[in-house]
Amino acid sequence: MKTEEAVEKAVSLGATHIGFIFFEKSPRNIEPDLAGRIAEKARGKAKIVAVTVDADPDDMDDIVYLLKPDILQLHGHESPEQMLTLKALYGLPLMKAFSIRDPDDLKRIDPYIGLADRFLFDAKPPAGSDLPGGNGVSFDWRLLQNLDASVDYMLSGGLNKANVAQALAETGARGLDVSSGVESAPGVKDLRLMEEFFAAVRQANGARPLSRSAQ
Ligand SMILES: O=C(O)c1ccccc1NCC(=O)[C@H](O)[C@H](O)COP(=O)(O)O
Repeated sequence: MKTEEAVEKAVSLGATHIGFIFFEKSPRNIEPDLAGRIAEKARGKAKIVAVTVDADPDDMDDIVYLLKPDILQLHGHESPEQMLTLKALYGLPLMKAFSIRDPDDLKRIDPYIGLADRFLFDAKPPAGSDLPGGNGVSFDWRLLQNLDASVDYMLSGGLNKANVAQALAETGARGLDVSSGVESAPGVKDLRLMEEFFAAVRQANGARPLSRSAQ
């Protein structure tokens, strides 16, 4: 999220998590002080998520100090040891992202079980992309069907109003994370697309309780 308007819309639609991207190459990159101000529109109503990629310790300090996130999303190659350090430093829940293409990719989560409070499964970036996330591409969701049911995760990667019902049917995911699918251009959230996405999720879920995020 980069604007108050988008945050307010997501909260009003029932988003449970609001993400802020701290990655310079991203069209969604936001300065921590601005993110902190915008996040006030969501504080106490949705979890505020700081999305970082192998962040430099000083940058992470600034982000935590200025944004005051509820959750740190780690979207790089953060090691289990680094996760322990982050946990000790900030005492925040950690969501560790993994990019998935093949069954073996899911084995990489093993050393993180018990360290990550939640996982986020995303697609691998397409060739030529500078972004580890936010590429608007999906992976084969059926790969998650063999995952141990105790693994708590959010599903992300290329979700949109047209495919979210299928994603839910194939995975039973308890959390969804959408970005490009609710944008009119990279980094520009579209309020109408947000409405349509949430409507599609509600329709697919029926009475099932929702847990979603938007970044
Ligand atoms: O969204 C970005 O620009 C981004 C950049 C660097 C690291 C992570 C990033 N996004 C993280 C997310 O959790 C996205 O919401 C997720 O990858 C889904 O994106 P999309 O496929 O565009 O829906």
